[in-house]
Amino acid sequence: LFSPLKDIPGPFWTRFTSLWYFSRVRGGQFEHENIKLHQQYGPIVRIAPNQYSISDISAIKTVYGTGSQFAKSAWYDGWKHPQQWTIFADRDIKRHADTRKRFTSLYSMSSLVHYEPFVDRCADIFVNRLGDFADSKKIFNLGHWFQCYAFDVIGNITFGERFGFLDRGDDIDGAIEAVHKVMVYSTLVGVYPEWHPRLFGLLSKFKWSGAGGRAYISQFVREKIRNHQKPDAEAPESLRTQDFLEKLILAHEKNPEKVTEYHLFIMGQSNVTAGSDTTAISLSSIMWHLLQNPDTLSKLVAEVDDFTAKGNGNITFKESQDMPYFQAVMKEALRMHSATGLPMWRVVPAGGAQIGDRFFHEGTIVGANTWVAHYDERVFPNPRTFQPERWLEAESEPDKLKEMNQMYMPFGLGSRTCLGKHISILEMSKLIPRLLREFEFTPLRNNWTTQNFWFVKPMDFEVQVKRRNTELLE
Ligand code: HEM
Repeated sequence: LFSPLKDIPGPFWTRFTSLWYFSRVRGGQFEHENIKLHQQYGPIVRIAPNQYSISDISAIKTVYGTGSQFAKSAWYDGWKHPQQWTIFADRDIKRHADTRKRFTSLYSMSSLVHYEPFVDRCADIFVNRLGDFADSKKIFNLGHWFQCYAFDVIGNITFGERFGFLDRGDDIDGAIEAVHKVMVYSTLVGVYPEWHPRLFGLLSKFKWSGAGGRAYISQFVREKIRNHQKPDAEAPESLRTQDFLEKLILAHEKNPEKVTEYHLFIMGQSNVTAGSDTTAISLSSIMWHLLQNPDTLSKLVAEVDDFTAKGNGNITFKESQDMPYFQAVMKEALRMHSATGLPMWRVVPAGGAQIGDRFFHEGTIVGANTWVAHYDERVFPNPRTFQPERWLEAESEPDKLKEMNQMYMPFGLGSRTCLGKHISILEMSKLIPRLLREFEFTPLRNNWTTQNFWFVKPMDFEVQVKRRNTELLE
């Protein structure tokens, strides 16, 4: 009530309590509410006492830009075991930078060639499964199958073996459900982080709870590490590529103090929780927007067919970089529906900070929501229209493109930007052209239901699929 920031607007109850934010997040639609709040109240909105959602380019640059000293807020504590730390949730800027340095090369562009055969294998199985659905004319949830694909690719890249979701089509051992429960628990408990240690201790004993889901995933990752097999020396070259764990085990054997056993564990765990649903959601977003926009779909199919006609067969990652329309479609789909949908909360560092035209004292919590940035009409006119062309047209206007890129943040920003970005782009680039080349999809509805517990998950992306007549292309 006596804060120098008391004139910053926001819903009435946010002056007194975090309950308002808690109940809105619990509703599972906060990305839309957050956009509306900024439309109603302007570029800075109070969300809870001492907590503000921001939306301006300059404010975003101050908080997340290079060299920023804004650490992640206590909301992220809910994303880890109370006595442990992980790369995603680490609030210690120095330790985080140190951990990240050790692992960057595993996720780099140049490492992608090692992972491409793993992705190809999973794409083969995925295409076979869709072939079965085409033959049986079965209606199926494409979002669920993208989850199976993304989990299996991550299993393959990280541990050298698929989890087997694509083979079975169901949630083996409840791992997908466990990740979902972790999302709900962590998202909500993070609003009251001081409750986390007490609740976690109690709830982790129950498999049905989010804390139990985390305990389950930890156990799962530990087992994978314990049972990890070295790649078969007799196997064909393409299948002998080193997975993540293999690379880390070698680094650990070489220098056990630099790459500890705990590092092996957190990287395994981060890949499973941060890398599966996010990629599946983004794949759904691309297909959903294509199916809702037949003209765009036809244009992209023409580009894919053109590549196929040139005799390129399955498009390689490198080739996909030369498909400008496909690149623009991916970019626009991730703008329209980003995988994460809550503000990425940070703490104002010692001494306070000037953000936009306001001074925020040390300890204030501020954050930008990707969805708010991506639906800012000053930067993205007609933000609700799926328009890949906006990215291509902006190429002739460098200032405009620069501004769009500054507001584009599906993979986060700055020092905490997504480590797995290249891997996920690899997964999407390999699968989407293949699907469009081989199948025609009919969606069952033109509105889908989503649920936002940090990840904005589509719940009912049901489709029917038909094999395309590709004879003319051969
Ligand atoms: C399209 C797919 C993906 C999207 C949209 C996405 C999005 C994000 C975002 C927004 C963040 C930053 C969150 C924040 O600041 O709070 C992040 C961080 C992270 N992501 Fe991703 N991600 C994707 C795929 C992946 C994959 C495939 C992996 C692993 C193989 C991965 C691993 C990570 C890790 C480890 C972090 C934490 C980085 C750090 O704090 O230094 N992500 N991701």
